[in-house]
Amino acid sequence: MADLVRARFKGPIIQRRNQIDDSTTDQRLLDSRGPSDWVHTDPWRVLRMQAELVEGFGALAELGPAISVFGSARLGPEHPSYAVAETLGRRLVEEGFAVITGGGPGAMEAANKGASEAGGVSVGLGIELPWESGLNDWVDVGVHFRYFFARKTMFVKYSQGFAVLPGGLGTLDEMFEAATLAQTGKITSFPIVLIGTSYWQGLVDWMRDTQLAEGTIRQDDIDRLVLTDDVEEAVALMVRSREDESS
Ligand SMILES: CC(C)=CCNc1ncnc2c1ncn2[C@@H]1O[C@H](COP(=O)(O)O)[C@@H](O)[C@H]1O
Repeated sequence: MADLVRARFKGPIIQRRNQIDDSTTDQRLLDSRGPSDWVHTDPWRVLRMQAELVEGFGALAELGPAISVFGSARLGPEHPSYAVAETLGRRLVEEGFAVITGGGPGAMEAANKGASEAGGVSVGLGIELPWESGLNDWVDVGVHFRYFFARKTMFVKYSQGFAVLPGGLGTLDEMFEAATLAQTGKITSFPIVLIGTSYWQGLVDWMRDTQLAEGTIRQDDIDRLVLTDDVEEAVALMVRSREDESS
């Protein structure tokens, strides 16, 4: 029989002879203050991404029916769409929806204010940006994200429809993400309502006159976008979609 060979078990791994490493994983974790550049490596980032998804799912899993409201971070209370967003937030709550926004200023703040003042669930999914902006004061359930893609997953997963007020690149990004997910069948029964016809009509006209005319999209892709100036019409569409889903 061979001489007894010293062995060390490290989790599922066995080490022998000159492969034995005499420190334990715990020891290395607790003892060392070595270089810290590993926190900037991709494997570490993957864990942080996972953590964001886990935290987001944990915070929102029991939210109940919700609508995401998007719109400009830059249009404050002096702009007419602020009041529209506030009314929309309130009316959605009155119809039994939670309201989810990006948690920032402008239209997001207005929708959160309307929802919170109406006694509903006012959610803000904030994003870390190069400038500090934090969550607006009307967010009653807030989750702060490092990664846009993790945050965007939450908007889609935990709401039953998108209401889109006038906005810039961020708003377009969110609206077209939903439109693309609907086009590719990743989400179904998911109303996308553009509120503010004078603001949005030009975009929809361009989609029809250029994209549809050139054959890069289909008529269905345009028809999925509902344009209105009427908050009640937007809310009614969300309610109808929820009823269709539950029947
Ligand atoms: C004053 C300023 C620019 C603050 C930015 N602070 C923000 N905080 C949270 N979400 C944001 C912010 N800026 C953009 N977004 C995201 O992008 C959309 C608005 O971008 P935009 O203003 O349309 O392009 C929002 O629906 C939101 O989800």
